[in-house]
Amino acid sequence: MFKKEVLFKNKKGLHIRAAAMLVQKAHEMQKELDANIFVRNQRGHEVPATALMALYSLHIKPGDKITVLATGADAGTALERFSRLLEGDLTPKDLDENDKIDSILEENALTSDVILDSITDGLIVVDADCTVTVFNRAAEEITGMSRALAVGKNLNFLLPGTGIEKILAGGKGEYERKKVFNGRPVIADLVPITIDKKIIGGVIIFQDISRMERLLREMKDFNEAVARAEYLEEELIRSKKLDRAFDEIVGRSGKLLDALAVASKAAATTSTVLIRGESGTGKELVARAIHCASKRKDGPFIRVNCPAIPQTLLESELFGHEKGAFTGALYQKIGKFELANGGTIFLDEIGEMGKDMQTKLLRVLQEKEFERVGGNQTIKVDVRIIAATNRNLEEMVRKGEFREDLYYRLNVVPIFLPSLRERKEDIPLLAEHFREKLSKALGKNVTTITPRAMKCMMSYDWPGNVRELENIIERAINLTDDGEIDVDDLPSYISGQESSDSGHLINLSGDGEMAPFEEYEKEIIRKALKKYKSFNAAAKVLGITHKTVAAKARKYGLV
Ligand SMILES: Nc1ncnc2c1ncn2[C@@H]1O[C@H](COP(=O)(O)OP(=O)(O)OP(=O)(O)O)[C@@H](O)[C@H]1O
Repeated sequence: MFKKEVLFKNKKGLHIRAAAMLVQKAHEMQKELDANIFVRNQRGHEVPATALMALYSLHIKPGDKITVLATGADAGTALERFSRLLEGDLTPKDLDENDKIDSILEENALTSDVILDSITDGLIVVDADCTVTVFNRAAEEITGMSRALAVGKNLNFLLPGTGIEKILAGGKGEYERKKVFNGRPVIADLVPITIDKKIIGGVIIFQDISRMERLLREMKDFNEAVARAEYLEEELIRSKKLDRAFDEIVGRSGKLLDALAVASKAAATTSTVLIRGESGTGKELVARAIHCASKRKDGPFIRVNCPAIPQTLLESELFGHEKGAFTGALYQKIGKFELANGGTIFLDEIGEMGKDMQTKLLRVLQEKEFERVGGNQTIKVDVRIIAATNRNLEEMVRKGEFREDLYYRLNVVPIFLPSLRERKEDIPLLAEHFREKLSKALGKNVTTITPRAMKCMMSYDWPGNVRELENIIERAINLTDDGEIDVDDLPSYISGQESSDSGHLINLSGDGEMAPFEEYEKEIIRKALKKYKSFNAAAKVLGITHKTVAAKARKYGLV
């Protein structure tokens, strides 16, 4: 490495044309002498002699001592020649030299334009007066303004709100500031350009963030949608977390859990509930659970089985009567509504209630008050009403058999309990539940239900629903003597096996043991309907009215 100190004499300092001339000469010498030349200013900044902007930015002034350095094959000659050049007046000798300087400058300008335009960030350069000197292609795209329009204009008029004037005045840069340029959101760095601590201009480098903002907005929408979905899922799980009062209700099928979720929610309110479902699906069980899960749990739960009470007595049963209100009314009687005060009244099989009573019930629902039969004192009660039916109330309303206004008053929270054949997956759970519960209650140690027996139960349709299943398990526990329930312990219509005494009604249980009366009754009605096809024909043979046949058939879920 060769090194030499020279005195820079050019009166105008190292201006851009002088620098271009040095660059052009350095190129020639390097080529000819196979060397590399460098220039170092007084402050120790060293740059290649062929880099125009770098050389220019050394800001060499007249009288500055500068160092020339050279390496390569003929570094000594290169050093000597270049040093002499620097000490000279740096003016072009002829037109040819002038042309070469021009082309260096043009080439350099073109190169910087190409570089600036290939940057994807917007770039605006202003001078100390805030006049735009550079406006690259990305700046054109982001601001929607053309370079031709921008260059030479004051940036504060062109793009108000950039904040560049503060930078020009204060000299401190600002970084990653969110701004709006001509309606477009951008993130901008504002940097002053200083030479010898003097601000000679400023640069704004900025990126369009409208796409990012849109993505963020979409993300936010998406996140909100996810949050909403999570919330709903949580709600669903929460709603399926039932009060302990529902523990007694066995079953995991979706349909049952959905019904219980509604019931559980209804328990938290005082709304009237209407439980729908075939006979034996657990309507009373659910009504009790709603009561027990409600704030009224310490109050009474009063059940009224509407069809079991003759219609003539139902009014006094519900509302009570005064002494002497009718023949046989020897004492004052408190009705079920009064008894249920502060608690819940469960009106089972409401579809069987006569129209007169429906009207009276409607008044209680509307006004929460009534009079005892034969009395004139108005009694106010605070009673929550839960009604249940296995009848098609809508059809009854259409036929004029059930008051429409009462229907709407009752149907505030409808709960539909599925039949057992709609939730067959619950049969094993229920069967095991009843085996355990009933064998304990009956003092028998029945520990298993054989897979064969379970299979038979799974294939049966259970018209009498859970109640029928419960009865069948009870019966089987009574029949078995080896601690397990097998197909032989099931009735033949479930096991598919003809019992040895088939044809003899009394031997339903197959071993001469008697069964509960209702089972005989159900079997008789089932057989009669199967054989005679109509209520009338069956009733004639059985010697009872067709109404009774119809009522029993409904009771046992045979229609
Ligand atoms: N999911 C269940 N889990 C456990 N036991 C049940 C279930 N469903 C019903 N039961 C039992 O089945 C029997 C019949 O239930 P419940 O009396 O509540 O039915 P229901 O629908 O009110 O019948 P009906 O319409 O004939 O009055 C009861 O012994 C009840 O305990």
